[in-house]
Amino acid sequence: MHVGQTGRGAIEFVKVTKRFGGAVAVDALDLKIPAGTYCCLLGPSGCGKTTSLRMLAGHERQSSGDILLNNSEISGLPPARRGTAMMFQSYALFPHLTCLDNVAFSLRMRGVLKAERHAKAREMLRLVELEALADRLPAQLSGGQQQRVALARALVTNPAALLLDEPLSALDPFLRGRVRAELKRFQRELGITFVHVTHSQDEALALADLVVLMKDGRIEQQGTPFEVFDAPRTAFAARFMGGHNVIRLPEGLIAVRTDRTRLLPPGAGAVPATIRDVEYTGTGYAVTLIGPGREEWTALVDEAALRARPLESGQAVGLGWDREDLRPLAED
Ligand SMILES: Nc1ncnc2c1ncn2[C@@H]1O[C@H](COP(=O)(O)OP(=O)(O)OP(=O)(O)O)[C@@H](O)[C@H]1O
Repeated sequence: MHVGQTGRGAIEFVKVTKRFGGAVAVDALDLKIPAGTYCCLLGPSGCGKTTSLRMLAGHERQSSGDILLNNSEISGLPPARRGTAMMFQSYALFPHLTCLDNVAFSLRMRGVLKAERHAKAREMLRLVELEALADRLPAQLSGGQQQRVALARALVTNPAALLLDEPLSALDPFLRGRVRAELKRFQRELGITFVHVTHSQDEALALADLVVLMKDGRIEQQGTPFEVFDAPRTAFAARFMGGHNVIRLPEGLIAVRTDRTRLLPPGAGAVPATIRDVEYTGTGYAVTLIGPGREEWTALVDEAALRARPLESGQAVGLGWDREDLRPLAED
């Protein structure tokens, strides 16, 4: 038993493997997600994050291993009896049903009486601040509103864990930011576990309490957003999380954050480079650099520094950093 959990929805994958024919999609996954955690499964296309989520939801059966929710093995249960609810990439609302009936749908399937399921659905619409639009059809809602109805529909069964598969990818950038903030707020208010699959590191950094970075069906690195971003363990993690330069030094491979990479006079610093471009970013400048082995690096430079020492493409520089900003990497 786990002790001292206050939120709901503790999840555990114990040596979970999924094979499709001869191919291994998820490879002996061991993962503990504490109750009440916002967890993002992050990684490139094909790394196994959706398959992991689908196994948790019960839409896919693992080849071996155990999946536990609140310390109970759930692998034998159908999706509707697991205590999980899934929200899909497309909102997939029923077009001919009102918002209220969309939200109440799964309760109808479970035989809940009309008065009770409508009362519960209204409560969920209140949570997502759409009570006033209860009688509208999905086509009469904006994309962001449809997304909130989909969320209310997933939450109406009172799940211990909400599973979200790329929930923001269909939204335009403005809405994406807004819905993202709402997801975080709902998760905090409900105190349940959210498991959110994304290939966007920004999304994971903004939302997660626990970032799980996957590669080839395995966990490459996990931790708080700060831990995973600030101290990548491998070149893959450094490159995927972004914001780092991966540099080979005689003593080994290292990462250093682009905002901690200093441009020094030629001959100074640890490695030589040539400036390729200087781009204005609004808050400063992004200087792209080419290393002696054609490596591409970036240094973020603020306006004052650029004014003090103008930089131009073609210019030779040295790259330096403070010792505490250097992150040694394990070889991939
Ligand atoms: N039903 C299936 N049959 C055969 N292979 C599958 C099936 N589903 C997934 N795979 C394979 O398993 C691997 C992991 O797929 P998965 O969908 O979990 O990756 P993902 O990280 O979610 O990728 P994406 O971001 O593209 O959705 C991939 O190589 C994929 O081709």
